[in-house]
Amino acid sequence: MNLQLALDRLDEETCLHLIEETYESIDWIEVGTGVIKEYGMEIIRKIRIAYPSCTIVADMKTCDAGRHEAAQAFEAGADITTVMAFSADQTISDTLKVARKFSGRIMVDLLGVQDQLRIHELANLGVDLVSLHFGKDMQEQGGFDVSAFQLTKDYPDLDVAVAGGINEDILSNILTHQPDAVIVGSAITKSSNPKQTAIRMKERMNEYEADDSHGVI
Ligand SMILES: O=C([C@H](O)CO)[C@H](O)[C@H](O)COP(=O)(O)O
Repeated sequence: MNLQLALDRLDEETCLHLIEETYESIDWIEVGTGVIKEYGMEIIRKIRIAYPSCTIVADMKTCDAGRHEAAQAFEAGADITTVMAFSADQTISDTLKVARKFSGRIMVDLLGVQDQLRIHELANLGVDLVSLHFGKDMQEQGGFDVSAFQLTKDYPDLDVAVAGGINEDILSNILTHQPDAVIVGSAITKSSNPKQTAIRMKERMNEYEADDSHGVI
């Protein structure tokens, strides 16, 4: 199970500082959409040079011109780039093709998806990684609802990441659904001690995985 640190609404210096602080606890570094809009592909290149062996997720949130945007992210050094689930099937297929060329992966962001039919279609297109995403603005009306896992439960071959206001209080609840990646932004980046928060969250994930009393779901 991977802990993905989402770097959102931060300046470059803070992003680099937070990576340095949390590097030993996080598995995947997400360069957030707003950060990419601010600094472009350059910040992905910088992180790649500074951390040659880390997994970088470019949260491009691509919804059109998929071939071009996926290539931009991979050429800059990303290992994974995100594409919105509502994109045309052609966009999804094009990005998957580019990902194969770069030996990268596409994470399809399920923001707004409520119908399992779309999951079925995505799986048929060859998607193997999705994110259940409770959006930042939606968080003003409530917290992440674990019933979201219903959407992907019939697709055991899909790797599932989960995002949206995940913090230490709800982590245990999230873990019972055994996601492949837990995406955490503000709970770490806005913490008074990001390093310790990341350490505690990763420890909880490791403990959950090491405890084999819960079966595979
Ligand atoms: O994708 C995200 C959001 O849409 C802002 O771009 C965040 O990375 C994701 O929601 C995780 O951040 P937190 O909700 O702050 O944990």
